[in-house]
Amino acid sequence: MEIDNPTPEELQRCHLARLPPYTEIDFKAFTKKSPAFKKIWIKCSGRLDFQDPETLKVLTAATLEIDFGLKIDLPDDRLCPPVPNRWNYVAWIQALLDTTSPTYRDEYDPDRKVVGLDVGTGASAIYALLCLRTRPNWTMCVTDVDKKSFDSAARNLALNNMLTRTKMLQTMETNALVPLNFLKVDRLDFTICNPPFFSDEKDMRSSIKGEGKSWTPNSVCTGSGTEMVCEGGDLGFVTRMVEESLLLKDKVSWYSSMLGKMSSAKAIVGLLKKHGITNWAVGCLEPGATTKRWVVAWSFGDYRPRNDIARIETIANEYLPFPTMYKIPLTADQSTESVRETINTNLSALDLCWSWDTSTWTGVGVATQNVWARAYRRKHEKKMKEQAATRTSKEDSTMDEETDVGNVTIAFRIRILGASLEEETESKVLVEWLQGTDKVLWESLCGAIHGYFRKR
Ligand SMILES: C[S@@+](CC[C@H](N)C(=O)[O-])C[C@H]1O[C@@H](n2cnc3c(N)ncnc32)[C@H](O)[C@@H]1O
Repeated sequence: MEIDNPTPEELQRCHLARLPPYTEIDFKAFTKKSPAFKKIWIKCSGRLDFQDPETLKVLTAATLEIDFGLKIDLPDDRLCPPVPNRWNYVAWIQALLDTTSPTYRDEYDPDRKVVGLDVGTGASAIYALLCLRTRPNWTMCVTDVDKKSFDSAARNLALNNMLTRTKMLQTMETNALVPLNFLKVDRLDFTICNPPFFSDEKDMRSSIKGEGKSWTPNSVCTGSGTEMVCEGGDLGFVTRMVEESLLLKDKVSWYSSMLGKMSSAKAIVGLLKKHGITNWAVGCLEPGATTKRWVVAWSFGDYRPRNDIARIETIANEYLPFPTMYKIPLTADQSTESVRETINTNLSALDLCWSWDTSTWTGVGVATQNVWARAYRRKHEKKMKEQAATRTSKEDSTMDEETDVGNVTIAFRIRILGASLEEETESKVLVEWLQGTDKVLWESLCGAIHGYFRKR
């Protein structure tokens, strides 16, 4: 069979779907790719004036064009979104979804259809543009209360041929923030939102001037009152979203929002915990030297996000969800081959669905209950022996060996790291929690797997 080489478009698509978050922007490289940016760069002798609205506009347009192939046209009196901050939020959401997929994949699945909602899309429709451009199988819903922003968002989506993949709704302050009925959608995979941060105009003006801070904000804010102010500020807005989510529950797989301050992120996590929500994720957006922002996402489902997505180190443990990763260090005398053998022998003997991928040194297990408990194992071994004794035909044997995993109580992945020569890491076993609600069961599983490697 002849395999076609990928076209430049296919390569570009593949590259965009896996773009990492920004750590910095190489402005010098931009001057070679954008004449408009080069003009500004020369004018300011290489010291960009982030307090100048025109500079911000040109920088945003150049970043979108160069890094994403997107066009943008913004009114002067509406927010000009800094791309690194917005992209890092989108990249975080993508990782959250990629690591909580029903297929237990830990990476982008180009065939997965995803529907998102951008609450308060703004004049740029920035989140919708970035999501749709980088993930061809995604579609978006977008809302806004402000007519001028809404019309401008429509223009920007049209400019990038994305209107057919977007459902737009101009909404009202009094309407729901996640208006599934008005949007005429049954469910969503995620919501994304940069809420108005301030509770009144005075608060907004003093924050923009940097009053009460030991530093001045690094960029000018071109946002209007409607964009930046709402009752209760970001905390009030996201509290409303949490309250709505208590009614909508798993009609949305992941609710999320950006928050301006760590204290607001902590307050939202406190609220989630108060309502008994145990599946959440906290991230920090800090692309380069820009203002730090926080992101919180929560779910009523039982797919567990990868540990590095759900937990950041810069916030106290009480605000973080339960760890979803457990590391088992290996000693020098434990070869990765023998470790693989130990894992496969022990897990294949249990009454669970276990599959091992030789090429990636990774296995996935799915169980309906605590099948590693001693009492369960004894019962299972006895049953297996009885079945083997009465087995009469080959068909019987095939049926007996299948494990029914209709009700998934826990799913997990085991990875042996340091097994291949390319990996410059010490050998260790990583156990990851993929699905389930019972953290005691998860801890018990980690203990059982660790036990396979303890010297007796
Ligand atoms: C801070 S701006 C964010 C704009 C854009 N998403 C961005 O990140 O640059 C907040 C947006 O939310 C909109 N908004 C305010 N209240 C809203 C509500 N109740 N429902 C939908 N959008 C709302 C504002 O009009 C504004 O466009």
